[in-house]
Amino acid sequence: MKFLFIVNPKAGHGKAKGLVPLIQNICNKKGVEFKIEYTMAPEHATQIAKEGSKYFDVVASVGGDGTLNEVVNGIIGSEAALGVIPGGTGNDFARTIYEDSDIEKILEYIINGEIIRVDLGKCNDRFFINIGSAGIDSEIAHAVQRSNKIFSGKSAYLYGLVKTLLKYQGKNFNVSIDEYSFNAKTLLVTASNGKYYGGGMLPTPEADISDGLFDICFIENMNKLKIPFLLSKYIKGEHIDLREVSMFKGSKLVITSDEEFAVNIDGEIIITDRAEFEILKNALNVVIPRNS
Ligand SMILES: Nc1ncnc2c1ncn2[C@@H]1O[C@H](COP(=O)(O)OP(=O)(O)OP(=O)(O)O)[C@@H](O)[C@H]1O
Repeated sequence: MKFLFIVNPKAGHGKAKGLVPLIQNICNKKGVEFKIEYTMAPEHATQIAKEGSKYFDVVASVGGDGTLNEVVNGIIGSEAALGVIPGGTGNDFARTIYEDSDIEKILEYIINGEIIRVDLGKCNDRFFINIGSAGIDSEIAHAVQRSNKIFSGKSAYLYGLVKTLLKYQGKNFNVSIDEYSFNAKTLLVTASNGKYYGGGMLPTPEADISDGLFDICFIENMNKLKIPFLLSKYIKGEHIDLREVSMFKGSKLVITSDEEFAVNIDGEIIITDRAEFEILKNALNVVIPRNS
């Protein structure tokens, strides 16, 4: 087996880059053939992964969810298996597949692990492995991205968060889940393959990456004063019995609106008035820990 490690030197404020000596040590100790490549700019990981998937059996992302998404978009359609090494700040997909966050153990899993086929999500023309969503969470992420151009770090985050919370009135969405469709003022809706997003929040605790279905969490708009209570539950995956929350499973989710809205696809924001999410069953090989 030949391994390619794609390292984003910016991910996790340098955390991913810091893992390189450990990767080299473990690979040398195990006597496996490997190569390390660094990303030079956004989207570069997709290019490296696409080329690498022709020659390597395992193409591993060493970074956060953004790097992972780029690697997935590069290896899709090939036989190469994805390896996931959490080196970002959030690492939400890694939480779904590993019980352990010990990087040495994760590297051993990748070298000795089992390869299974997992589902992927597609939103319009973009593939994702973890979660797509629209509503207040995506509007906040979009506002933070824009305010990053004015402020930096935490102030950008707080500015984006507060501005969106004050302004948010609920989105008038038409939501179709397979054959079922409804109009609703929406707080948020997710199309989940993985369980976690946003740095460990648990919108869809029952999501399964190989059941051929999205877990869909729909939350209708609510009084703003209730949002902190909802959030305290949502973080832990304890929101599913609340009155405003409906959980579904489905293979297709279409969200349309008269106005453009933000869609978050594995942390990347697109702006559209129609988001078509589709599950692609068994679309990708992934290395997972043996016997899990
Ligand atoms: N050399 C580079 N210089 C600047 N940005 C890069 C470079 N290589 C990759 N990127 C970009 O860095 C972004 C952030 O990467 P990533 O999401 O993996 O890390 P993170 O934000 O620290 O972690 P997480 O998403 O898990 O919170 C990605 O969108 C990627 O396109």
